Order: sequence, then structure tokens, then C-alpha cells
Amino acid sequence: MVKSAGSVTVRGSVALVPQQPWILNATLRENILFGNKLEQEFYDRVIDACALRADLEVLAGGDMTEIGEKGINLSGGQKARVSLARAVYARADVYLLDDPLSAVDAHVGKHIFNHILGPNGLLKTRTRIFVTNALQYLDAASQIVMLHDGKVVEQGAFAHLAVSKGEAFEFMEGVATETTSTASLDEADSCETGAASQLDSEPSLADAQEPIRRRTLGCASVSSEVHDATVQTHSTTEHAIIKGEQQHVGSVGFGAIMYYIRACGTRSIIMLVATSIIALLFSVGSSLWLARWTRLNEGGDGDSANQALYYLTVYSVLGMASALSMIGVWMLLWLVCAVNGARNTHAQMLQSVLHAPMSFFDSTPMGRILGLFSSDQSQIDENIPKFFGWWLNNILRTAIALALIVVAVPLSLVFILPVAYIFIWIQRLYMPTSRELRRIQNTARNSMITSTEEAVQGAATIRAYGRKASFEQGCAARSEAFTTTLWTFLFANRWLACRLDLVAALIILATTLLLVLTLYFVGSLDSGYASLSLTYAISMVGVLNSCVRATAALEITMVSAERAMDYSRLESEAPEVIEDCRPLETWPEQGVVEFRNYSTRYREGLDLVLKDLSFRVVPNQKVGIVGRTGAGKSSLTLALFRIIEASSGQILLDGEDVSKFGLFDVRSRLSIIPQDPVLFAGTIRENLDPFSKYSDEEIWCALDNAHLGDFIRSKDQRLEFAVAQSGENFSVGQRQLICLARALLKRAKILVLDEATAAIDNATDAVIQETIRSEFKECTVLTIAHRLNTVLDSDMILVMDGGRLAEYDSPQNLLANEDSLFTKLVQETQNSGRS
Ligand SMILES: Nc1ncnc2c1ncn2[C@@H]1O[C@H](COP(=O)(O)OP(=O)(O)OP(=O)(O)O)[C@@H](O)[C@H]1O
Repeated sequence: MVKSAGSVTVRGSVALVPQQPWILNATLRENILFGNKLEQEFYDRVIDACALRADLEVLAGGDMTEIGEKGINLSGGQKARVSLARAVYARADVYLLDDPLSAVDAHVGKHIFNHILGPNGLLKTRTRIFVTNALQYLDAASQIVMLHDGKVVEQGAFAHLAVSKGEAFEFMEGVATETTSTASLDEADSCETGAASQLDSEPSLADAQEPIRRRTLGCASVSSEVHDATVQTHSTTEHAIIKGEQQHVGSVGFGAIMYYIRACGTRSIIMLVATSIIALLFSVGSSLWLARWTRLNEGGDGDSANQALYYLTVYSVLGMASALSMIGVWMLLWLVCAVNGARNTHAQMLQSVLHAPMSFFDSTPMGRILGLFSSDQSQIDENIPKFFGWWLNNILRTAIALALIVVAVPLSLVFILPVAYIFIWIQRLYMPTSRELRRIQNTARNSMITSTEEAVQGAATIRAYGRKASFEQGCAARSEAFTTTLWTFLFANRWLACRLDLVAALIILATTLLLVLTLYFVGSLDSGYASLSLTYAISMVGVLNSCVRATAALEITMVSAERAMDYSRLESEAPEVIEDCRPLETWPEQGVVEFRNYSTRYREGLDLVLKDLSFRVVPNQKVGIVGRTGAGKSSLTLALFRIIEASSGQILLDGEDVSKFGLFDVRSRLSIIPQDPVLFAGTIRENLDPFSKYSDEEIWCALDNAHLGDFIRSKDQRLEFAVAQSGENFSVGQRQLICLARALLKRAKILVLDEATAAIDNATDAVIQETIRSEFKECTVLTIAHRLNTVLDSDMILVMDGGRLAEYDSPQNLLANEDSLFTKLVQETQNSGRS
């Protein structure tokens, strides 16, 4: 945030629980410890208070399970609780809690509230600043700050605001009427109180200061002193989710060379080689022609003007032909081969990465993908053609020079063969080291990008926890590791250059000494012979030297082509479109969704996440999907979109098995508002209508229905208003509303709402639910919700439990049964006072 005026002072340490949890690519335990020392007893208490024990039992590696980038293998609720556990473990003085329970179910929410956040919870002696719409924080807050349009409109204790009946009171009343029950916050049972008081005995910085107990509705910028500790991330465990990068060993394979040649165009490469040979023949031809003319003159065979003209004309024709063919070589190299090579490898990698299955993204850090598309791609764009041109030129020149020398002086083979052997021997020593160094360098660079990206993403959390120094150290260490490999690589290059130059100098010295000794012992030396020997020695050594260096440089840069080849051949999702099997334009006309004995898992080797699901949703039905956090609700929506594929069973839309169609045909017929709203850098219009299919009126209508119309109208650029990367210039709630507008515009027959309004205040949520009901009257709507009141008036309720379908019936029938899981969930919600 840019500081405009004023300042915020916070005494003591700060812990931040952001609305969108920031999770490190490290083990779950490291995520919670966040650089603090492990105190087993306290750690266990935090795990229990955050209701994480059951999750640890499910995760294969317990708390040593490696969590993928951005917590990809955790459910929304699990991420929220890990983020909270980190804050509690930090034992800070001031807690900034930005809607910490919006992603967890009522049962877990109540547990956490009683054990941690509430008046009898672990943090009862700490300052807690809640940014929230949830009533349970409001009615027990010692102070409430009401914000409107970025300004404080009201401030005071709950009782005071209730008497003044201002905006805050109205808001709270709105929340209260949304809530089925507003059970007292002090209802925490005695064991919970006991647990809390036990934890309060933990040492705290705040103990030394007067504890300020205050809760507010609002937000604050915070600066605090830093308490440093080393955060250890990226440790590898046997449960690692991020796979080590595939590293080739030994020479760059023939496959990689052929891959690059094919990308450039085999015909273009053949033409390039042929043109290079022709250019060289012209160049050598002109030198031979000159030599012939010189010999003629030396022989004294006249030098008439006609003869001179003849020789000069042929010489200049040869020179021009050589120059023109060289131009041809460079044009073929840079305008045809290099461009084709760069374009095709990039297209193939992009195609392959974009169509890789979800498991690829789970196990591949973003830094690796960024490294591939930046550094490796730039090697392919610039260095491979450059070194290929250099290498080709050198190889051809060497071959021609050797041929000429051997034809002119066959005895020179005695000299050439051992010299060539020495050069090749040195190259053999150099190549394995430098090739591996280049590969290690790539890996180190990717790790550096990954850690920097992670730190940038988590900047707010890192600063709030005062972990800047340790993250800086971590990033610096990775940067250092990269620089070390880079310098070692450059040193290896120098090593080669020094050895080659030394050998060249020794050979020239030996030749000179030989000549001197000949003169000494024989007494005379033919000057022509002497100069010829020296010239051959120097030129031979020169060509062999540059030949070795060009071969080495080319092979090393080809490591990037090798990586490009690997990433171009990733396992792919199902095809986008299967031409022989396309659904009708109008499919799914009715909107019947049916799961038949459906099971799936995230990756081979993992447990099933959805187990034997069977249910049917009839046309236009509104189904609420509920269940405890981690029960598999979001996984069910991923299965519907075939982001994860079936292990067994089927999903049918209007009776058609979705697995027989291409992915585009399935996904384009469904709409989703995901748990993490996704916006792209661009304009509002581009975000809503990327393919320019809708008119301005339609877009405004969708925005109005999503209750964002006035907000966007208030911006000067209106529909052209810029959306920052990931929509960061919008609040999370606004991002969800933009996603809703997108869905309203698309009007697919089947709509999935995954916690679509979790970050939206209750009053707006109620209006939006109303909009969804009226606008999607003719659609089948599957709604995942933790706020049960949003799904209470659904036609059917689907209760998930541990990946299985536990209940599927109308809400009335389920509520009529006192033992039903749904009744229990509703009761928990009521008891927790969650809104
Ligand atoms: N990409 C993944 N790889 C492996 N496991 C995963 C992945 N995503 C989720 N899981 C696991 O699958 C289980 C179900 O997760 P899911 O997100 O479907 O739960 P949910 O019911 O939507 O939870 P919440 O209400 O917290 O969002 C969890 O145990 C989670 O750890």
C-alpha cells in the first residue's frame, strides 16, 4: 500500500491472517512454524485448536507432507487453518485477522472460535483486529470501527453503536437477521475455556505490556519490530509433491538435436548447410584463383592487360558470388531457421504446458515454467542459431583447410593427427563438466525464480511477521547458488580457452624450434619452406581451436533445446475437441447432471478423493453442496469440469457421458464461479467478454445484476478500467462479483458456485442469492456453501463426507430427520452464530 499521509504505530509483534491464505512450498509443519523453533507440546496444542489433527491423519505424510505451491494440494478450509495456525504459533502481540473463518465450515469455525479467537480462546490476551462481516466477532468486540468508502464512519463499543442506531447498527442488524441464531459468544464450554487458559500460560511479549483487548471491524496498516528467525523452506521429504526436475546426464542426445532441426525445418537446415558449402567453395575458389594468378606472374608468363582483366574479372565474380552466398547463409540462418526454431519450440512448449493435466501443475513449481519460457527460450531464440552458424562455418572451414593442406602436403598428416588428438582430448575433459554445470545452472536459476516469486506473493505476510530478513537471506542464498554455478561455468569456459591457447602456443613454439634446430644442425634453411611450415602450423592450430570451442558452445546451448523437448512432450489432458464426437450446439439443453459410481484421485498413488458418488440432478434444480472442510466439495466441481479425470464411474450431462467429448466442448458448456476468483490483467471488458461476443448493454446488464454496475460506472474509464494482475486492485469480494458477472453473461445451462460469495458481506450476499435465483431460474445450479443459509432454500441438498455422498435429499426432509448430518451442520451453524 502506498503511504499517503499519517502513520500507524503498532507496539509489539504482529501476526497476519490474510483473507487469501499464503502458503509456502514447504512441509505443512514448516508452514506453521514459519521459522520458529519446534516446541512439540505447544505445536500439538495449536494443531488441535485449529482442528488440523484430522487433516494430518488423512494426509499421507502427516505434518511432513510437502505442500505444493500456493497450497495447491490443500482444500480452501485447510489453507485457511494452516495460515491461522502459523499466526497462533507465532505468539504475536497483535493479530490482524482478515475474515479468517470464511472458508471453513460452521463446526470447525465454532471450534476455532472457541479455542483461539473468541473471548476464552488462546488469543484472549492479545490484541485482535478482525476485518470481517461475521457477527460472532462483532457482538463481542470491545470496539467496532465501521468503514465506508475507505473512511471511518462510526466507531465505538457494540452497546454504544446499538444506541446511536447509525450505519454500523444497520449493518449489524442486517447480519443478525441473516443469521438463524445469534448464540452467545461466551457459550464456550468449560473444557474449551480450560484449554485456553492452559495456553495463556505460554510466554508472550505482550505479558510484559498492558494487553489491549480490542476487536474492530475495519482494517489497519501495520509496522512492527522484526523478530527474526530462519525460515527453512523447500525441504525435501519422502512425501514431496514437487518433483525434482528431470535432468539429463551425458551428451545432449540425438533426439534433442533432431527435435531442434525439425523445429527449424529439416529442409531449411539442409538448404543452410548447402548454401554454406557453396559460400565457402566460392571463398576458397577466389583464394585459389588469386594463387594461380600469382604463380603465373612468378613464372614470368607475361602479364598482359588482357590477362589481368581476365583474372581480375573472374576474381571479382568469385568474390561477389561468395559475398552473395554468405548473405544467403545469414538470411537462411536468422530469418528462416532461427525464427522457425524459436516459433515452433515456443508453440510446442506452450501447447504442451497449457494442456498438461492438473498433476503437472501440482508438482511443477512456477519458477521452473518461467525459467523455461524466459531463459531457455532466449537461448533458443539467440544463442543456438548464433553458435550453430559459428559451428557450421568452423567445421566446413576446417574440413576444407584440412583437405587443402593434406592434398598440398600429404606429410602434414603426421603433424595434424596428433594435434587434432590433443584438441579433442581437451574438449572431452571440458565437455561433461560444462554441460552438467549448465544443467545445474538452469535448476538453480529456476529455484531462484520460484523463491523470489513466492516471497513477492507473500510480501504482506512476510512483512507482518517480521520475516523479511530471513526471506531476503533465503532469496539471496538461492541467487548466490545460481551465481556460483554461473561463475563456475564461466571459469570452465576460461579453463578450456586457456588450455587450447596454451596448446596452440606450444605447437607453434615446437614448429619454430624445429626450424631453428634444422638451421643449426643443417646450416641452411629454405625460407619458403620455413614460412610455409609456420603458416600451416598457425592456421591449423587456429581452425582446430575455434572448431573445438564452437562445438562445445553449441552443445552447451543445446541443453536448452533438450529441456524444450522434454516440456513439449508432457503427458496431455484429453483433446480439446474430438471431431468425430462433438455434442450438439445446444447441449446440455435440459441441464441434467448425473454422477454414476464416480471415483477419482488427484494423482496416481494418492488416495481416492471422491469415492463412488452416485446422484442425479434434474433440470433447473438448485442443489446445495455442503460438508465439512476437506470433504471433497471443490473436488466434485473439478471432476465435473474434467480438471481431474475419473478413476472409475461416469459423469453424464443430459445423459451424455462427458468423457467421450473433447475438453473444450465440455468446459465451454458449463459456468463456474470458483473459490479463488480468477481475474486477468486487462480491462473489465476483456475480463468479462474475452472473445468480444457481447454488446455493451449486455455487459452492463450483467454488471448491474452482479451489483457492480455503480462501482464500475464511478470509474472514469468504465468498461476499459484496468484490472491489475490477478485482479489485485479489486477486493476479493469484488473479484467474486466480477466472476459472477462473467457467469451471468455466459448463461450456461449448468452453473457451479464454489463458495462464490464467501468474501461478500451478508446483505450483498442476500441480494446476490436473489439475483442468482431469478437470473438462473432456467438453469441447473450447484452451490457449494459454508454459509448454510445460502443453500437452505435449495431444491436439494447434497452432503459430502470424507469424499463420499452422505446424504442427498430436500432440505425439508433432511431437517426433519434429527440424526441427519445436514441437521447437525445446521445446528452447528446456529450454535456458532455464524452468518
Ligand atoms: N491438488 C491436490 N492434490 C492432492 N490432494 C488435494 C488436492 N486438492 C485437494 N486435495 C485434497 O482433497 C481433499 C478434498 O479437498 P476439497 O478441496 O475438495 O475439499 P472441500 O470440501 O472443497 O474443502 P473446503 O470446504 O475446505 O474448500 C482434501 O483432503 C485436500 O487435501
